[in-house]
Amino acid sequence: MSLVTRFAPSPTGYLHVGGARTALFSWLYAKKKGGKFILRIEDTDLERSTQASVDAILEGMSWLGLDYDEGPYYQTKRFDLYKEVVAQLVADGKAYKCFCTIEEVDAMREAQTAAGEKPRYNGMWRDRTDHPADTPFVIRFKNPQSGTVVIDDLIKGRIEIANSELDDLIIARSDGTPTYNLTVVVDDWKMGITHVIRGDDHVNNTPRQMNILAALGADIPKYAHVPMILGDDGKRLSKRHGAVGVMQYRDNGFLPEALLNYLVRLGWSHGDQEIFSKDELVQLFDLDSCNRAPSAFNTDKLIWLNQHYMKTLPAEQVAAQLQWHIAEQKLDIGNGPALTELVKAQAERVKTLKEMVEVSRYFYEDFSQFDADAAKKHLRPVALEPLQAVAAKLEALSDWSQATIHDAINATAETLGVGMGKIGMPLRVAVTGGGNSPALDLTLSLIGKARSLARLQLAIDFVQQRANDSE
Ligand SMILES: Nc1ncnc2c1ncn2[C@@H]1O[C@H](COP(=O)(O)OP(=O)(O)OP(=O)(O)O)[C@@H](O)[C@H]1O
Repeated sequence: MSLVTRFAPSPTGYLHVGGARTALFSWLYAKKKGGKFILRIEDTDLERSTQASVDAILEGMSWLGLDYDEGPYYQTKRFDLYKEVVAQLVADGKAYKCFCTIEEVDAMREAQTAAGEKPRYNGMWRDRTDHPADTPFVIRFKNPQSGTVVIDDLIKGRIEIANSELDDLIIARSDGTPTYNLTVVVDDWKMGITHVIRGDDHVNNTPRQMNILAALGADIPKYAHVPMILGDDGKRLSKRHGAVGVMQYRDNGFLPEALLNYLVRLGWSHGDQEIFSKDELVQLFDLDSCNRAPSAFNTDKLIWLNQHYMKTLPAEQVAAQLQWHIAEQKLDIGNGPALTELVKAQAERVKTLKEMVEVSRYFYEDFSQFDADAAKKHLRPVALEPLQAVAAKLEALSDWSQATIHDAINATAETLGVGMGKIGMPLRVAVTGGGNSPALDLTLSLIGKARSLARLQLAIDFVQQRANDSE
């Protein structure tokens, strides 16, 4: 039988990094084993589920490249199936109607707490047949009363829970709607899930779900509970608890390759290797090497990986992600170098794609003012002659290439008998407006001849004005 995994988020917010890593582990495991990865949207909490959250989850998965072989399935579209299964369990004597009122259940709990016992449903309707007419009821699963449930968890190892610890769980509410554990069980069964890889916040649900699966005569999947990703405060990241959505990382300028590599390493290792391509991960990933302890987020490491991928991925791939930031910052790329050229020029110099666009405006937009500090330092009267001389040399170039520009700048320094610094910095401030840019020959070649010369003229006028003012 082929292996089937699933990711089953509830659409009550965006896809956050905790959920994304769990999705990634399920995806990787399926790919590695040549199996199937299913996306199932657990949207039965009608009050908290929204279409916007579904869209956000799909967007996050797509941005990370976590494609699914089946789905998305929506639990709200499967209510008939759940009802059938509940009815079958009742018919088989494996579940029963419970007519307890809320007050009765509360009283039961209070008495147990007062007696120092763990509060739990005491099974009072489990074997009764004197069912009242016209009285609301819930359906409870007849949990076995003896024996133990053993989870041979693929990450956590063996976990044993005594059935005496588990009470008879409600599987359908008084309005007939199925509860969480029932829907999960029915779907895992009907979708042929062989490996349930999920966060260890679900570990308490597992014995109950295994008991229901057994009652249905279903195959019990293997379980792998992955540890949680924690926030700065040591609490698990969750939508309700300040987690950052995956798409926020896109907005902040991270590459999906960097985030994926970061997330996988946060809970899994292969020797001391840090960098993994997706293909390599599919080859190497295994549940055996997953951490058992929770992990906390470390932004510096993510930045380091982002820089690595900006520099080493094909420029076209980085440029495709850069496009979004260009649009966001409303730059017209028709007005300057191709994005692949921009990536090659700036990748070494920035931490994120967002920063890459921020420091690259001068390639696409003219400016009317120079950065005040840079101008104060470098556009001084002594810069007038070098600027005029280099402008003349550049203007004379018929071929505007990095090499010819380089030679023109060197020749100017030689003719004037000055060091490169005397020309380089004023020229940089002149053509970029500020004091930081890639190598000058590259920068000028990307800015273009006409635009470089116009900016040089602007700087010459500025310096002249300054010289006049100080006279
Ligand atoms: N901080 C986390 N670290 C690792 N996995 C997580 C984390 N939070 C959730 N998961 C896992 O992600 C999957 C989807 O979870 P779900 O959509 O319920 O997210 P959630 O953040 O737990 O939601 P909620 O905020 O409603 O509790 C589950 O397998 C869950 O165990």
